[in-house]
Amino acid sequence: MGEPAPAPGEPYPKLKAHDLTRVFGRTPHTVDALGPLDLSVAPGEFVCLVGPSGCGKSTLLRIAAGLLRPSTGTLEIRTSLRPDMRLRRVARPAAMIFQDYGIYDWKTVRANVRFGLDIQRVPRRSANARADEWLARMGLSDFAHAYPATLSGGMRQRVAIARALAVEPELLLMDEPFAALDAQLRTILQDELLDLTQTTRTTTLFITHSLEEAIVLGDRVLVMSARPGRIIAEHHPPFPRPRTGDIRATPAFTSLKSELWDLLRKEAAPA
Ligand SMILES: Nc1ncnc2c1ncn2[C@@H]1O[C@H](COP(=O)(O)OP(=O)(O)OP(=O)(O)O)[C@@H](O)[C@H]1O
Repeated sequence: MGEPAPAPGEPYPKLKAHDLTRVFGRTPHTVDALGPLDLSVAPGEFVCLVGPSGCGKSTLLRIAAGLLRPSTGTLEIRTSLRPDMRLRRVARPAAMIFQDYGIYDWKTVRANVRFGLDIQRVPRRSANARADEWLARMGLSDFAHAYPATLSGGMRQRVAIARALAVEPELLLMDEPFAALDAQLRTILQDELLDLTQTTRTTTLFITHSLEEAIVLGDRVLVMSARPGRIIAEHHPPFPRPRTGDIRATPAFTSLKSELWDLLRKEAAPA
């Protein structure tokens, strides 16, 4: 039996998790890390996940990226392979960006951005052109031939974003990508990502500890419980798109932030 069709006018979700759980270790030393959790992300939606430390956020993202298997339940990503992509057997529905950049120090900036395209066997000339386009977009053109060690943290993270988006992923998975940056740079990159994802409409699942970041970026903010993480609340920041970082100064922003903080504080408190 196939999955039930969505209600009329509703798109099929890009990502769908059902009754998902993950347990680590072996009896009697097991850790219930996640779930049971249900989650549905619509095409083009930007969903932020916040939750206390250790509640299973990274575990969920790693399952979505195919890096980890669930213990029970399912997580499906609906791909829309284009005929030309199918020819090249593109099997890259999700691209992931980590806090520590995850870029290769021994490759030039341009080769890093081209990396996913090389794996997809995109011909060198068009891969270079696409990489250069992304480098220009991220303000990194002058550094195409530099090595990552010579870049600042913010520039390295821009390289990671360019590399992930250059493959036009079906789903972008971001695990606290700005956590290692100072507050000012973090705000700048949040605004850049806001701008980018509003243009590309890339479906994104974004983990953060920063409520401000979640409200600025998210169509939806999901709050997770303490471990094993389940979704205990869902908020739709009331800011129409396209939005800009100016929403940070509005009373609605402050009030949603304090509402979310109240929820999180209860979950983070020791039992
Ligand atoms: N490979 C593993 N083996 C054993 N336990 C693990 C493993 N990976 C994660 N865990 C445990 O699972 C739980 C959830 O971890 P996870 O990293 O998903 O949490 P998180 O919400 O991302 O945490 P943080 O916000 O601190 O980054 C934690 O208790 C962690 O210790």
